[in-house]
Amino acid sequence: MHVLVNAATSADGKLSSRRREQIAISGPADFDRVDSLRADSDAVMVGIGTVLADDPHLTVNESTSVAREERGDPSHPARVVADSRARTPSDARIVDDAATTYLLVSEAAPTDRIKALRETGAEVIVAGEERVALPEALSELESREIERLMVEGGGELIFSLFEAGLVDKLSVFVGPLVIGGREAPTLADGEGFVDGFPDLSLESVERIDAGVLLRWRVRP
Ligand SMILES: NC(=O)C1=CN([C@@H]2O[C@H](COP(=O)(O)OP(=O)(O)OC[C@H]3O[C@@H](n4cnc5c(N)ncnc54)[C@H](OP(=O)(O)O)[C@@H]3O)[C@@H](O)[C@H]2O)C=CC1
Ligand SMILES: Nc1nc(O)c(N)c(N[C@@H]2O[C@H](COP(=O)(O)O)[C@@H](O)[C@H]2O)n1
Repeated sequence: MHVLVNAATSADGKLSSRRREQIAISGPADFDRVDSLRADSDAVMVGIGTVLADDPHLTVNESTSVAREERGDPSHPARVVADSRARTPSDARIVDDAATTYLLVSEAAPTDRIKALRETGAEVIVAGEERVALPEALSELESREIERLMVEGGGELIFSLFEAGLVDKLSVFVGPLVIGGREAPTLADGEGFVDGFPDLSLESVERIDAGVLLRWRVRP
């Protein structure tokens, strides 16, 4: 599986404010680029923190969806949520019928929540005891023919993917604003590294909208 992490940060590296409300950091051209990345992916993944904060849909635009259908792909990529305790609300946009949704949960997820989420039509995949075991969960996705996985965030999930050595590429749009706040989410949160920092190789730098797009490859 190929894993691409794509996110937008403020100039000071924040994904959002301390209120964890969605902030449009990208401009129109960058959002178009994100649409293309989604279109070229088999699935788009977020953590439950992002679902609860943003209620994202993670679909592609109408014209992009038509292009996917013309090449024989589903209208939209599948959606994936890392959600150890099955906290995804049953009325969340991510479990509507626009696209296939995989909910990655752990063995600690309450059975009534799993049942409720299965009733939305989502497929629940159990991996890990307390928290979603990402290597195992991604292998399960791969067995469902998900080869190109795009991860949009948030910072907790992105950190864990780096920690598990599962990220191949990282693209970050850095927008023209400062958000600040020690409690505001950053690109990679979690416990943080103290050594063994993931080693990146810069592939390109491009001006987009009023910001800059950095594309990195993760060295094995
Ligand atoms: N600017 C941008 O590009 C983006 C911004 N955002 C912003 O980011 C914020 C949300 O980020 P954040 O709070 O970090 O939440 P995340 O979306 O990263 O979700 C984190 C949660 O995922 C669950 N999870 C399950 N398994 C794992 C695992 N193995 N490793 C890590 N997490 C796991 C955990 O909850 P549990 O234990 O219950 O499973 C964890 O708390 C919002 O403010 C949102 O607006 C989000 C995406 C993109
Ligand atoms: N690339 C990017 N730029 C920003 O400025 C953003 N705020 C985000 N947020 C991500 O997009 C999700 C919303 O997707 P839908 O429009 O609902 O499909 C949001 O949840 C973040 O993951 N991304």
